[in-house]
Amino acid sequence: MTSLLTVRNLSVYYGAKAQAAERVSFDVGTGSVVALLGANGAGKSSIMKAVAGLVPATGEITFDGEPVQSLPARQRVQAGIVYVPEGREIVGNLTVRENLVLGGYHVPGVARRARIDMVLDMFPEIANKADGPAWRLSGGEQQMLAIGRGLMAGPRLLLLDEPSLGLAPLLVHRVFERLATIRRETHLAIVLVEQNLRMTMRLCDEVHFLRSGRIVGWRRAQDLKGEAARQEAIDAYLGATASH
Ligand SMILES: Nc1ncnc2c1ncn2[C@@H]1O[C@H](COP(=O)(O)OP(=O)(O)OP(=O)(O)O)[C@@H](O)[C@H]1O
Repeated sequence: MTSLLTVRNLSVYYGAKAQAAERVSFDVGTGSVVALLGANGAGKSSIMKAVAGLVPATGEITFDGEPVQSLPARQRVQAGIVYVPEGREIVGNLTVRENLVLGGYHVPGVARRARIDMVLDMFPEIANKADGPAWRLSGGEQQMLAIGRGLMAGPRLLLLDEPSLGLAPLLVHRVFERLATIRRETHLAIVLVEQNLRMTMRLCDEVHFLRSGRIVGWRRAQDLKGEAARQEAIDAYLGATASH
């Protein structure tokens, strides 16, 4: 499989001292789903934000064969790297449709309308609320809108930060079901940050385990199918207190 994203020796700093990620390297193949798994504060969001160009970082980031580490975030979006933040961050006072327009602001009108239709087809839960204010959506629907807004930019790589955060189990299930459909239908590559290992396993091809800003282990998802194998990996890489 060809590599769409190559990250080499990525370090993320907040100020001179706080190092949120240290010499992290990983690849994401075209159409593949790679999960970053780790406890709170392990550096998962920082790595995704650094790939999206949203926080200062050193190291090499290559996307589709081109170095992107010197590009500002806006140009990375145009290249096809789209970050969907943790906590959803939709604009409550705008309608669902207007939130989608925001995600595709740089897309010409006709293509943008076609994409809105595509997103609403993909997420029927929000389609019949498209012209109402986004604050009326449930948590799971807001998450769907956030993912839909990310899709509006026409990404080739979606950086998804904890899509299950704050959702009841049934909604987590629905959001992951939709992600599986998107994956099947669009061949989009995804980097997924999650603490919910069981759901992550249903979607991803491989998992990188993170601890204190470093990648400490890597497994193929197919080798983590059984509960015992998952537990063994968690104990080995994340310590017994990690969530699964
Ligand atoms: N804007 C910031 N300024 C300073 N330090 C930060 C900032 N954002 C994150 N950090 C620190 O960087 C480290 C990694 O944080 P990060 O949010 O990347 O971890 P995470 O694995 O995504 O955690 P969580 O699962 O809780 O979201 C933490 O020590 C955190 O306190």
